[in-house]
Amino acid sequence: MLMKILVINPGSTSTKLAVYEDDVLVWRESLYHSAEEVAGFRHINEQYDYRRQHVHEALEKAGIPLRFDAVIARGGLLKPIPGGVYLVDERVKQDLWNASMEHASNLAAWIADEIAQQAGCPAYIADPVVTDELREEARISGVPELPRISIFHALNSRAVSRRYAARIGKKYEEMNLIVVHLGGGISVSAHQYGRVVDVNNALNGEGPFSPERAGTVPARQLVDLCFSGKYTHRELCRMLNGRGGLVAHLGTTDVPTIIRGIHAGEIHYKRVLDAMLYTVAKQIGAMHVALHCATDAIILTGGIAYNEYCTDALRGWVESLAPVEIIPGEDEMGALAMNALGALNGELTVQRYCPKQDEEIPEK
Ligand SMILES: Nc1ncnc2c1ncn2[C@@H]1O[C@H](COP(=O)(O)OP(=O)(O)OP(=O)(O)O)[C@@H](O)[C@H]1O
Ligand SMILES: CCCC(=O)O
Repeated sequence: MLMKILVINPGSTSTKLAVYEDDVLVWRESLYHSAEEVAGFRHINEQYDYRRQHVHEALEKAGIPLRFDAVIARGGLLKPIPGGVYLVDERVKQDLWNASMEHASNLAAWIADEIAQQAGCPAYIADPVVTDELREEARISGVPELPRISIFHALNSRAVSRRYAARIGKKYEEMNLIVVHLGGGISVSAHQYGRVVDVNNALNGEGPFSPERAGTVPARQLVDLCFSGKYTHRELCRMLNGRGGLVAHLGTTDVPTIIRGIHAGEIHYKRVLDAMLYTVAKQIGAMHVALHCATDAIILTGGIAYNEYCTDALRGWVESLAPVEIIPGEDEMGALAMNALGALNGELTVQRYCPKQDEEIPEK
């Protein structure tokens, strides 16, 4: 019998929905939430009822009854945990509700759980952005109070790795891969035999700069800026995430627009885009070392990987390290569905959320 799986993926401006029967996509819908519509909400949690109702309405309109074998949602900003499939339980929901960072994906498990309860099936999340499999050496920074944190495009990075491994007749768990997710944020992850042993924190001030994020910046100058009195805490955070990177230099996050500018002779556009790609290439070099310089392939993925100017530039910097493979775009919905299917047919272990941080801090 075919397994029916509902996939829910809320982003800042949309909620993506899909229904799969086994591995076949049978329905897909993106619900857009305009800036005006969400402007009245002061905190992402306030959008729960609004988003939930939109999901129910879309399913009803499409004539899809609430009968599923599983509901799977994008994992939000939980505490650090290893990758894989997790059952949505009260602990997951509470940590998402109380997450220190706001992100639309924090609502996903809540909506999934509500629908799963009505459907009488399990709700899962898989490979959340907080997936943390760092090797011990990678956790320690030069300031003891500032340990490194793993936040990256875990879902798509792992999915494209598995896809690439299958294509060449190997197992993901037998390979050393560097995955470069080139989206609004950029993460460069080192996958050593199936474990992501190092990666830049792609959400908060580490690694390459990206269309909307600052990446690593000169630390001392940042401290001076913080105390200059010119900016509020919120403004400085936005400088790192949201208003940093390409948009800070060029006023746009849109790479095709920048490429058109370069073709039209805009020297500054070229200087900034080339600089961004240079920071990506340097991060690839660092991850090559994290894999003991034994990288089997470097995979370029995400929206920017559609663009030849960018992929050619990266090839130019790093192709002597390992073969460069291009798998543009992302398929988070398909990756989530495959995780749910694997959980249902027993190929993947369903884990319970039990962050290491909680084990280390005994409850009073
Ligand atoms: N065909 C294309 N050619 C070049 N760049 C593109 C193309 N399509 C999208 N992009 C660029 O890709 C970036 C967005 O990528 P993507 O859609 O993978 O990211 P996102 O989902 O918005 O963010 P993230 O991946 O960080 O979660 C933008 O900078 C966009 O301009
Ligand atoms: C790095 C986490 C995913 C995102 O870019 O929002």
